[in-house]
Amino acid sequence: MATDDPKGSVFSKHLAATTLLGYGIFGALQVIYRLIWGWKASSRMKGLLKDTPATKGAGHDAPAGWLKDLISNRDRIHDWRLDISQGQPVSKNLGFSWHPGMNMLIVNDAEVVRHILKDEFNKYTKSELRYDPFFFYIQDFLGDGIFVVKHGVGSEDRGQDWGNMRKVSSQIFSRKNFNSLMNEVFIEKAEVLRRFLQRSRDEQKQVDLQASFFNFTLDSIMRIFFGEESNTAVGVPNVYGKAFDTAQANMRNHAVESIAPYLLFSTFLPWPFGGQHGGLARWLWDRLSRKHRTMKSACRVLDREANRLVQKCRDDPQLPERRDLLALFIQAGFSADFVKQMVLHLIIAGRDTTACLLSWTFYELTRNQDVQSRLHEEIMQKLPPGSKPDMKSLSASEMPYLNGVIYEALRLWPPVPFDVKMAFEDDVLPGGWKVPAYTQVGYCPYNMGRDPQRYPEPETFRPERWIPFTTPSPYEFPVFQAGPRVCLGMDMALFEAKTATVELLRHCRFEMVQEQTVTYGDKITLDIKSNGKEEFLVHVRDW
Ligand code: HEM
Repeated sequence: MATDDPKGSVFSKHLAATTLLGYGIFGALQVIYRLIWGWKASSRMKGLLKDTPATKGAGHDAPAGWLKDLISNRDRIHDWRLDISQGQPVSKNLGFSWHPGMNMLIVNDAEVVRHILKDEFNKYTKSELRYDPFFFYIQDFLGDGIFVVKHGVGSEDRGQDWGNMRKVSSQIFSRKNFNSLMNEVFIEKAEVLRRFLQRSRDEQKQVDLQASFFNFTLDSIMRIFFGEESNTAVGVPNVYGKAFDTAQANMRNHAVESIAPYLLFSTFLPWPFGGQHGGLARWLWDRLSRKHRTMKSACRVLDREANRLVQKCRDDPQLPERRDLLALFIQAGFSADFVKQMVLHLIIAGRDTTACLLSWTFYELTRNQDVQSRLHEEIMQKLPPGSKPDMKSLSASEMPYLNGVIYEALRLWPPVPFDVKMAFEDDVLPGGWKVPAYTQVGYCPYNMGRDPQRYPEPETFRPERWIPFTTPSPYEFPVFQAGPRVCLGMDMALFEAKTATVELLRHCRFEMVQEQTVTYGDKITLDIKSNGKEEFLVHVRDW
């Protein structure tokens, strides 16, 4: 029987209209509030930053000017940043006025680097997610862990979590047995890579040396961290490694595409459709993105694989004798979730960075054949084929030229060329530059390594600059960051890069394949792009 209740239907329509109107007013008030708050915050910010010079370039005192410039320089982003900020200890790029996290200071000065990384360490930390769309996706990929966790006034626990993670990881890094495992693994994996390269030489095939180094660092890290055999250097696919690469690449591409939508959702859409973190609109945006879905499905593979490896390790009757990182964490009683996350963070921190260092080192060796020959001589004298390198025999005092080559590659091609912190309180930098809370402050190892005052003829690759060797101040040379959060894997990375360089060069000589236009990619880590592709092609020759 049909119910015909005109009063009820009028009432429902009235209710719906009132709800809609109420929500419309609520939404409009939210957006107005955000714009007023944003305008006030931005006026305050602009006032505090009025004496700080803008980056050098026409129209750079407003976002449209430098953004236009940035877009036309996106293929040479680090050189662009160098051009527009060189000679200025601190420069500003003011972003969209309503969004505090879009304002950035670019730092090229050692004293200022020391200030943000050490003296006022507690004020500067990883970005606030709601103000940094890119960092939001890094966390989406990695979850919490040492690489993304905040410290200082920006963190709810004042950095306790970070402190604990750091303590645990550094104990593991300093263990004697772990160091000896590294030695064994790097030598073995470098030999595998060298044999692979020799086969290419015999078959007169060109090789993508950068891909080889990414495989070498993955294979090494899989054994050191998981105790798991991986042989990507000779073409055997590795499930964890493949999922890791897929997740990382898709995260980055999706994050870049999401910056503008995020700003719109978080500003102009009312809760729950927008607002902080982009609300439902962002949720939908992510679900509709093929890149985001691919990233999430790769993350599930990573999780499944990590669960398998953790279980395998727990069930291993040899567990008490094992020395890989996973086994050391499990022996120490850490939970499976903690261990899985920690290992993932250590891989992201340590794998690509070292592969980039090796790629640029060999890029410079192929461009500077005289340097390659001189390094070969030192290697043949000190560590001829058959001898085993170790920490001591690879040290700067034993092999000064090798050390000079590696430091020169780090200077010109720092694997992390630009690193950003967010200020969580107002501050004043040395030199009197003001920093309003929530400004991004980025220091530039790429720029600092090319400062002609510090390194005459900075573009020239000259290992002799580092002989005799004095460890550079980490504030002047912040390639591994500096202060309490300095890179934990610096010794491991230098040792790994030196071991591989020695093993390859004592058997092979390298020549760049001609007609390559080499530049760098746009990842967080500085990899090589050749003719628009992420690769570096070489011929392997005999000496
Ligand atoms: C040439 C190679 C490397 C370079 C240039 C490098 C550089 C850096 C930089 C710049 C940071 C600071 C990142 C940030 O907080 O924004 C960092 C942090 C870190 N690195 Fe490295 N790294 C290298 C290799 C490694 C290796 C092999 C490991 C070992 C797994 C490692 C482990 C870490 C860890 C755990 C952190 C976080 C420290 C913390 O936040 O307390 N790194 N590294």
